[in-house]
Amino acid sequence: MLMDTFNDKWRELQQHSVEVESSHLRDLFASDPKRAESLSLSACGLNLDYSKNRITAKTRTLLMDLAQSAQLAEKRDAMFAGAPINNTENRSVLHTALRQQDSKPVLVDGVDIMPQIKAVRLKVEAVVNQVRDQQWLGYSGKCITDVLNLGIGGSFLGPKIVTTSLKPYVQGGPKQHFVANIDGNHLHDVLTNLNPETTLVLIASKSFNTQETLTNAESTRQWFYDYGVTFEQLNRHFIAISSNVSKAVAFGISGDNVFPMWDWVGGRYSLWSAIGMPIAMAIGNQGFTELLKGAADLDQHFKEAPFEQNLPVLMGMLGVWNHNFFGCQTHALLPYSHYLRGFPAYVQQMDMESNGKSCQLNNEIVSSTTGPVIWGAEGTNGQHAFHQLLHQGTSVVPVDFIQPLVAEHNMNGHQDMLVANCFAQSKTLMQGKTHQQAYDELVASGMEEALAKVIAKHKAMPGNRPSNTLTFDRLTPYQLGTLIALYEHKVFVQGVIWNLNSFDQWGVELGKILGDDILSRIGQPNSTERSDSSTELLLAQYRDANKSLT
Ligand SMILES: O=P(O)(O)OC[C@H]1O[C@](O)(CO)[C@@H](O)[C@@H]1O
Repeated sequence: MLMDTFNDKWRELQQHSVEVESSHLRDLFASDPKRAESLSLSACGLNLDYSKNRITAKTRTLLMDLAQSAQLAEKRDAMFAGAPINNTENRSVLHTALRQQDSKPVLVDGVDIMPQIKAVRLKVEAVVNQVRDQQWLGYSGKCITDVLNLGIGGSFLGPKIVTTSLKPYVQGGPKQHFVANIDGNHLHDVLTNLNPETTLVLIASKSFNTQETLTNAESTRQWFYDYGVTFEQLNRHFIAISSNVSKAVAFGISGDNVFPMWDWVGGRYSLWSAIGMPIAMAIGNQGFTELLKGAADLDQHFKEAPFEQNLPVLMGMLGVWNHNFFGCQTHALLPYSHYLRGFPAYVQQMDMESNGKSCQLNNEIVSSTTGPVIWGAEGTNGQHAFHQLLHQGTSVVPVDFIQPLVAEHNMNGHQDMLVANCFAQSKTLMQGKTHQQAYDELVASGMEEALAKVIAKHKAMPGNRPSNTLTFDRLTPYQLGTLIALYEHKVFVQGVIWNLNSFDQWGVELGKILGDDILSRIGQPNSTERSDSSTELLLAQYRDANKSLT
């Protein structure tokens, strides 16, 4: 990082934000009829309209200068080249190699990882074909009708949201079920509707050490035993995807059924690996290949496009602009697509586990704020829930509207209305309504002037609220691949600006350790060990409630 230049650019942006603050978005649009043309771009089938951000052409230049001074290009190239940029774990970060379309060597510690990637992909394809072609038989000779996927976090969200998003492409394979939570209600409910003779279980856990996944796996194994299935027969019903192959084998899964992943793939970036097997089982190998191709094309775009025409760079830097220079603490993703309803939760993990950090790569505590809270839900449902706050609340929430343009159904009129709502929301956020406009409307409707003055205060909307609109023709496997890779690289860009290691997640560890401590105390009310008084109170309530239930 060129620290002095970076600080100079940061200060320039601070000064510039004061200038920008004085203009309202509706005036910027009124004064430049070509604003959307100059502040939008298309690549890999994605169209980004970022004109409804509080920016001018100068802002874009300054933001790109800031990115240059943070050595974004150098850091991006280092990631793609396999440098150990995950410095606290001394690991490379190479989810991009998993979708690379050619066999050009990618080296980790001097070893080309492409042959391993290819070998595992072929093995995945073979199993997927066997299951989909009904050649993989369960212990009693029946074919597989259901796949139970056990995993959590990155070993769950990717496969789950991709299969949900690509529902129109889900055909011919077994039904997919996903259970992540330790809450036994979920596993219980799912198992109740499954038949062990025809169920295949995929245990997805990079570490094979995660409480939720292992407990769900053990309970599922017991479910098979309860039906009289033997240990040897389980081989027809359990597959693991893990970098801890020996632990998966110790669990009772035959080595042949363990699909390796590698420490250079982060959990939240792992759907491109064998972790994506449920996706391939659901949409077929061809569809999974197209998903990878979409992501690979976006990788290429990220590597090659000049910053000002680079989707992830622009989205990342606009996020920095809104977050650090306008104090927007949260960022909403609003897909106007039922199939993309899980996408905000997916990006939430990817973004918040990557950039929700305070210690920088240089081991200093960061002086600016980092990772915004990512949240959101599908439109138009959100309009009848939280959009009130987006329009008139005291927090300004930048929004990414995501809109597939072509419907996957033929329900008359629905798509026009969906799209109209999406475009209207970004327009409303941008232009708002002045007190005068509200007042005039009320008086025109016959309201008495004094009352109109008061009510107009409640009806006025500030506008000037930033949003991006991302559109694309259809939500195909290819396009979804581009969309996911776009957000992955956006997160990378922001991590570079905040000088973070976006690829570790130490913040989740303490909770796991304390969870184990508390678990061990549940059955020991007489232990002399004492926790804080709140934890003791809660434990006592838990023990009491369960005593009275038994
Ligand atoms: O795949 P694993 O090792 O079971 O981990 C599951 C998830 O848990 C986390 O480590 C954090 O809780 C995530 O990063 C990861 O995706």
